[in-house]
Amino acid sequence: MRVDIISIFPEYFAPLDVSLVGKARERGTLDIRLHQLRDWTRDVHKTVDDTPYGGGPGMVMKPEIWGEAIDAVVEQGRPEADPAALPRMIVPTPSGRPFTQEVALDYAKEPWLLFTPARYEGIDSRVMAEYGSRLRVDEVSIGDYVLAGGEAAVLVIVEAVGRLLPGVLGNACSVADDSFAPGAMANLLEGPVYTKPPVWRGHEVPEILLSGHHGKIARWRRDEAFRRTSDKRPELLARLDSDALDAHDRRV
Ligand SMILES: Nc1cc(-c2ccc3cc[nH]c3c2)n[nH]1
Repeated sequence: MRVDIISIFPEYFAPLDVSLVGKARERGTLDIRLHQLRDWTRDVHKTVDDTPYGGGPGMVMKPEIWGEAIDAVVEQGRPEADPAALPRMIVPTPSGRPFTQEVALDYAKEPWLLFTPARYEGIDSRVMAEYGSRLRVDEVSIGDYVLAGGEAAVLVIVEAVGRLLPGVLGNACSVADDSFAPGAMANLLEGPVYTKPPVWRGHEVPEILLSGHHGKIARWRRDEAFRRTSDKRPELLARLDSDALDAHDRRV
């Protein structure tokens, strides 16, 4: 997967050099390219923002700069094998559609993602209009709170998507067991996890996990996931299909 990120703070993405995403880059599973938006400015101050039409607080990011940057990055990034290829453009914003595990799975199928994290009060809306007619443009929110810019959201999205790519997670089962992953544990929060020692400061590991009885262990884990989901995120249980609910109810 090719990932292009255009930002006025490319140094914000240093964390993408470490851990799972960093290793995926070393292996070539992820090809992440960072671009400094100011490289497309033409004034001595490298200005990327201006006052908002209609007044109001803050500044808005200029459309011309973004337009030249996106055009250049799309042109540079086109694979020789497929000159018509275009990226899926992802714009983090508090007003976007929620970024969920389902959206992460959808993005993980894409060969090319282009992230355009904004700062200030956002990007002139004509940029989304311009590219919405040429690319698939997704405005996404990573949560109902307001950040100072889109870069942290890009880090979240790239990690959530990157870990889904083939070979990135050491144990392929981990993705299948994710909270919100399709399948038996779909839409359930992870249950508690334990490792050695069997007793730590008087806290014992649940006996069932030491039993070696895999069927009972799987059942215990699912029941714990149900209990935790019911306690912390009861609204998620409404998403469960009736089979899953019946299967749980039959046991309790
Ligand atoms: N989910 C979420 C996204 C954002 C966000 C995204 C871009 C910008 C640009 C300036 N402030 C921003 C905030 N906040 N919260």
